Amino acid sequence: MKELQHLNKYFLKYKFSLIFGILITIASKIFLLYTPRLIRKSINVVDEYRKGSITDIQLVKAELLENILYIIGAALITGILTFFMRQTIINVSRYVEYDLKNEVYQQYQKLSLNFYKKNRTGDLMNRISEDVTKVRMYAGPAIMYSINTITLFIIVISSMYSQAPKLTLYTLIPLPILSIIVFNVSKEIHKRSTIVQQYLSKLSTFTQESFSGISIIKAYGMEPQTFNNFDVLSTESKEKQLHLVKVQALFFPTMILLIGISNLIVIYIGGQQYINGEIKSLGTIAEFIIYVNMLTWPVATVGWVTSIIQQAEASQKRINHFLTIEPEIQNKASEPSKIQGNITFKNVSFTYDDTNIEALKDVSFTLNSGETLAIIGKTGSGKSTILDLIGRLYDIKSGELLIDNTPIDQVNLNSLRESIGYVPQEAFLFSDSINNNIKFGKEDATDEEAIQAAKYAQVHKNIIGFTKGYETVLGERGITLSGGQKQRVSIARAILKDPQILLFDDCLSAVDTETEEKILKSLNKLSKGKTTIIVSHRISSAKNADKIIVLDDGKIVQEGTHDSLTAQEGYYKSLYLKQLSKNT
Ligand SMILES: Nc1ncnc2c1ncn2[C@@H]1O[C@H](COP(=O)(O)OP(=O)(O)OP(=O)(O)O)[C@@H](O)[C@H]1O
Repeated sequence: MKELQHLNKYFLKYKFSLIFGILITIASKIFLLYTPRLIRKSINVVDEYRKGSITDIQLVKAELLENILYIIGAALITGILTFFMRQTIINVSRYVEYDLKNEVYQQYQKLSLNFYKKNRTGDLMNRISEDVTKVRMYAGPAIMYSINTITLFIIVISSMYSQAPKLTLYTLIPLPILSIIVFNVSKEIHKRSTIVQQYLSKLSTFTQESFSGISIIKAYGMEPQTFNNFDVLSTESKEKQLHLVKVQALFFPTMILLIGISNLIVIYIGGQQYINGEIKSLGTIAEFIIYVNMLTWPVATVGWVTSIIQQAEASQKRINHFLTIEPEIQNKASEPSKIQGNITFKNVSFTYDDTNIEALKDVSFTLNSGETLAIIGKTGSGKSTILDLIGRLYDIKSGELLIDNTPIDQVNLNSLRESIGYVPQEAFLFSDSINNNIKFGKEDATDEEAIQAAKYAQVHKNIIGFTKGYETVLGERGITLSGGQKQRVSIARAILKDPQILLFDDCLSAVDTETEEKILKSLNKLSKGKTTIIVSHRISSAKNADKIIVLDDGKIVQEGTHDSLTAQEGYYKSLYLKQLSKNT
């Protein structure tokens, strides 16, 4: 229960609903008890009439009618109270589920990229969905059924004991056995359903991947093999399901058997006691049979609830593990910073923790606000890493990275990220309209502003060519757009944000040189006064920059302007000549 203490703050938050729910539960159980009592009284009055102690049939009828009305009344009140019991306690569990999901999601957002590399997406999803659902079962049903059982036990057993103590003891004997059986069956059900869940998630991952890669599957004619793999997986999944159903099927017969045994005990022992005169009225036996049936479900829930609590504890432990992780990237400056856009790298070296690859080695350069820097270099030379460090997706351990002459970790993180417009190498578009995708970084922008940004990014004409124009909804990962169109929508998104620092990571690679030229022209105009970094493999994207650096294996090997770099031997000049000869 240690892990579940995390939920206490939520129980405290919803204490009034919870207390109200508990009071209602107790009240509903009190009303529930009226029925067996009234049934006892009814049977007794009929028995008295049969024995001749009461001779007036009208008196019997009146008593029976009165009892029936009371039974209906008690049932109605119990029904209404049960409705409110669920409305309060189960609602509280839904609120707790909502709060916990939000808490986990917020924590996810604070965690760094390293965290996402170390944990699989499926695992992250499970904690926010399945684990939270299991915890909800503790916050709602487990608490509700526990209160239910405790209340019912106290009321019913004291009522039974006051009437026939010996019969009460005999009647209760099978109930703990029932509880133990239910506990073990629930545990087994849980074990088997976890395996079923694992297979379901394997199946969904497999199908999701094959739908995403459908064009590759078709192009390589791999449909039969893919189907075979699917068939193997789904056959295994079916077998696990059948394995689960077998033990689930045991649950109710076991319960019915044990209720039957309890009923037999009541009839047998109760009958003997009635004959011996230990029990005064026949109605008591009927009343006990109702009690036994009333107690069966709550007793069964003791086993069930124990298993729910165990599962919730395990789930909360997994959730707590994530919640207690300290985000690697901490915002140390609480006051917002005004970002001018001066960027300085001083002897920065950077090694990725997981791969141990030293992506940057002693990199130094200065970029003043309003200047444009182009970074050229072979693949894997560390170009994207420079951009990631400027966005503070990772913290550096060696050297200094200054933004407006302040160490980057002393700059307010939100201000820094708000002042950056980043266009990644692989454009990521959400399954939403093109309009909303462009407005992603500036949700309050007008449609006209979005259109203007699309015009600058040279994608407006493509968009208005779609039947639904800007309202065209993009499929999963924007599959309805071509690579070049995706890149340009992504550029429009950064332009619309109108940030102080623009970072373009090889984002014109899928665009033809003519369109590239037009986009660069617009960017030239738009980036006046803004600090811009363009990472590229093409000289055409770099040539107009104020500064150009050439990276090789994490080191700056050349530095200068287009003119100075074409005037000296080196990677830049050879790339320039190669690309020049290709274009002519
Ligand atoms: N997230 C990461 N985790 C671990 N290693 C990484 C990560 N990103 C990049 N690397 C490694 O760091 C080195 C530099 O990568 P980077 O992406 O900065 O190069 P790049 O010059 O942008 O390459 P490209 O032109 O292919 O995009 C590479 O060897 C790469 O494998």
